[in-house]
Amino acid sequence: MVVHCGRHFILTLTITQEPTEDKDEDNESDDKSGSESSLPSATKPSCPSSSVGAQAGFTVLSLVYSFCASDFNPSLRIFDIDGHEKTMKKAINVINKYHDPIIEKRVQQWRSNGGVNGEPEDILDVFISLKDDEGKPLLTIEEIKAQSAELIFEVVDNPSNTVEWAMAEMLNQPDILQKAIDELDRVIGPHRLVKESDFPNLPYMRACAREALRLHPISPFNLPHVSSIDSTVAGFFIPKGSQVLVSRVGLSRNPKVWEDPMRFNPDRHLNEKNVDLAEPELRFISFSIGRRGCMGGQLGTAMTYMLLARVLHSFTWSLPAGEDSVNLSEEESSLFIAKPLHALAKPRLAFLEHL
Ligand code: HEM
Repeated sequence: MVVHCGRHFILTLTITQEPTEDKDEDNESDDKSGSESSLPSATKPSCPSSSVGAQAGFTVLSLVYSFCASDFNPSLRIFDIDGHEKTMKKAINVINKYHDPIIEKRVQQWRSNGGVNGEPEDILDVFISLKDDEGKPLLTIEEIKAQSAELIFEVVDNPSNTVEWAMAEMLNQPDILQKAIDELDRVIGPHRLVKESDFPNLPYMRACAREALRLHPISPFNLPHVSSIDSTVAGFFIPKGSQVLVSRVGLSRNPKVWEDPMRFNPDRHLNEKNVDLAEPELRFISFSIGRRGCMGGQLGTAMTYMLLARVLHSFTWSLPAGEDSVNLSEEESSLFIAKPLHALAKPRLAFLEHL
């Protein structure tokens, strides 16, 4: 069974000891993909179950983080030299095709009830029901659509990328893997699954997640920002209106800040006051800070911890036959792991065996 999470296959769960063959599933996905062939193949996740809409989302994400000449010289934009604008518009149209009817139907439901549709049950209800000071809808339907799409782009990849890298690094360092499993066994035991309330008691698991996020951020740079006033940072003058790109790897792999920075070493975080994914001192960028910082830090942290803790606690992990280590190379054009992680998982909690 192949479990997809984010952009890559993250786990090959082999319930028997034999590795499963995912070739057929890959083919199946190609068959199902239909119109996705219009998207650049380099941006397609190798995922059997991903929909055309999800693939368009990954296209958008890859372009957000990629180098684009007109970001640096806006007068070039009309030429669309790298073709990004065209590809982006195409991908956004695909996404809108899936999202718009859902959003429009929900707005219609709220409006047909005179603006009252009971208690908001999800984030879409919240967007629709927000009111300004005069009691009118705060967001237009176009703004709701944009907010909904942005939320999906922001959420989709960070936790899975972090956990995929954490697992890859830990499989290459069995002592670390074992230490995390020992902690989980000590705190949770064999008779139940990890719960959110366990996180405070799992500092080593949290340190593993934090270390993966430090060493393997999802993108080399933070999202572009524009300086709203003249400012001076570390002696460098940044005029108002400059586009500012902060290097995530420049911070997180800086040998002046991190000893032996390229080594995956969760222990380095155990002396922190609180081992967490958030990094308010910006020694690396996890959620960034300030007005444009991530609004989903707590949820993203919980998603990451839960995913990592449960895969570690619920399964015994090993490498596929014939492999003695995970290839930790990054993709040439991004920081994703170049060869999606495949590992074998054998259920280890007896009470789950009937599932
Ligand atoms: C481990 C998980 C996550 C990580 C590492 C992460 C990281 C980030 C980073 C680095 C930024 C850019 C901040 C900046 O531009 O300075 C960001 C922005 C954002 N994130 Fe997250 N994020 C995660 C999960 C989430 C979740 C779960 C949500 C929503 C529920 C979310 C919603 C957003 C939004 C809406 C923005 C844009 C904020 C803005 O531009 O004003 N993120 N995130």
